[in-house]
Parts: sequence; structure tokens; C-alpha cells
Amino acid sequence: MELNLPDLRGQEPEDAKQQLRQLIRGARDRLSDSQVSKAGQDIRDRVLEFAADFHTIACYVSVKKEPPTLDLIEALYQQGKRLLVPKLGSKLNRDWAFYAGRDDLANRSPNRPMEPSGDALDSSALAAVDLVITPALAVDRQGNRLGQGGGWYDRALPYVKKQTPIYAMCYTHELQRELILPTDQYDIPVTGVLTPSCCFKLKDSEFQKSGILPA
Ligand SMILES: Nc1nc2c(c(=O)[nH]1)N(C=O)[C@@H](CNc1ccc(C(=O)N[C@@H](CCC(=O)O)C(=O)O)cc1)CN2
Ligand SMILES: Nc1ncnc2c1ncn2[C@@H]1O[C@H](COP(=O)(O)OP(=O)(O)OP(=O)(O)O)[C@@H](O)[C@H]1O
Repeated sequence: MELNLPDLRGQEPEDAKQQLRQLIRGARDRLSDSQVSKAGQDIRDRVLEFAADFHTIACYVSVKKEPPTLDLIEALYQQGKRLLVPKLGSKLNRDWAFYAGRDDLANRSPNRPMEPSGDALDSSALAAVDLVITPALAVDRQGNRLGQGGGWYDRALPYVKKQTPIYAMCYTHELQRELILPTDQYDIPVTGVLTPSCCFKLKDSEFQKSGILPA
């Protein structure tokens, strides 16, 4: 499946981003449950291998049709990794807590991703992570990431150490081979991308140079 997104250069970045989000969310809504759960299995298998050398990992807890991360997080935890996941509370606080097993995750506020019960840590906890996995609706060849629009990660990511890799997770068809995504001054480009079919660093990749995805 290819996602044909319009080129919205000339529009205000905020308006352009909003239109792109609607189109991509619409396409996600049309994914079947079995497509989403297959993506979750592929993500678990691939990212587990990719993440072998990282010990403390920040990762989002997926909701609805987002690329599923629950099986991945549990598998990483079973391997003894430390996982920080967002703890939004009732106010979209930019807090985090350590994952303590699947049974400890619960919907603690309506319409929010599931959260662990552990203490809320502010974003400065991100200084201790070796790898960040962010959600994305799309990523382009330059590493620009389109998020859900809250500016949540844009505000949290400045706490990540400069050398720490930041990988954005999306579906493979959401990687933009041609389109340059609209950006604003706060956007922080990502180091690499994770999808159900590929995990790679952007710098000097074939995708960055010529839009070709790894086999
Ligand atoms: N799984 C996941 N976790 C994430 C993010 C994400 O995109 N995906 N975020 C990425 O930044 C942050 C949270 N961002 C959020 C931004 C807005 C709303 C929100 O407004 N929710 C609506 C309900 C929306 C709906 O039902 O579709 C609400 O509160 O009423 C929630 C979380 C951190 N955790
Ligand atoms: N560090 C920041 N300080 C102040 N405002 C910010 C910051 N980062 C983002 N914003 C504002 O938040 C709003 C949403 O930002 P943006 O469109 O980049 O979100 P996003 O990257 O799609 O979402 P998210 O980061 O939650 O995944 C914009 O109005 C943006 O200017």
C-alpha cells in the first residue's frame, strides 16, 4: 500500500501538518485488526533484535491503530531491559514511569494510553536512556517526524542526551520517499526509523540518499 500525500509547501506548517495527520489517521483507521496484529508481531521480532545492545529504552505504549508496541515492550522486559513509558496522568503531563510487566499497565485516565502504576518521573529521566522509540504518523528522508500534534515529544526530547539515538516508529508505507514533511522550529529530527519491515539509521542510508528501503 502506498500513501499518496499531497505536497503542501506554501501552507503554514501547522495547517499542512493537520491535513497530513487527518489523511494518515484515515488510512490507519482502514487497516484491519489482523493487519495491525501482524504488524505488532513483526515489530516485536525486528525491534527485539535491533535493540539487543541497548539497556534502558523509552518507548510509547500503543493505542488503537498505532504500530503496536505492547508485545515488544513485554519481550524487552523479559530480557531484563529497563523500559520507561509515558505516564500522562489526567493532564497530559510529560512524565514517565518504569514498566513493571503487562499486568501492571492499566488505563488510569480516560482516552489515554495505558500507564504503569510506578512513580511519575519528569522528562529529565530521559537523560538516562540509551534509546528512545517515539510514535510517528510519518517520517521523511531527512528524519522529520510527524507526530499526533500535541508537541508532547517535542517538549520531552530536549532532555535526551545528544548522543542518544531517537528512532521513530511508523508503518512502512508511512515512510516518505519523496515528500519533505512540514516542520516548525521545535521539531527535533530523529536518528532512525523502525517499521514492521525495517529498522535502520537514517544517516547515509539508501533511504536518505535515494529513497530506497532496505530489502
Ligand atoms: N501511544 C502513544 N502514546 C503517547 C503519544 C502518542 O502519540 N501515542 N504521545 C505523543 O505525543 C504522547 C501523548 N500525547 C497525547 C496527545 C493527545 C491526547 C488526546 O488529546 N487525547 C484525546 C482523545 C483522542 C482520541 O480519542 O482520539 C483526549 O484526551 O480527549 C492524548 C495523548 C505521549 N504518549
Ligand atoms: N518545545 C516546545 N515549546 C513550546 N511549544 C512547542 C514545543 N514543541 C512543540 N510546540 C508546539 O506544540 C504544537 C504541536 O507541535 P507539533 O505539531 O510539532 O507536534 P507533534 O510533533 O506532531 O506531536 P508530538 O511531539 O506530541 O508527537 C505546535 O504548536 C508547536 O509549536
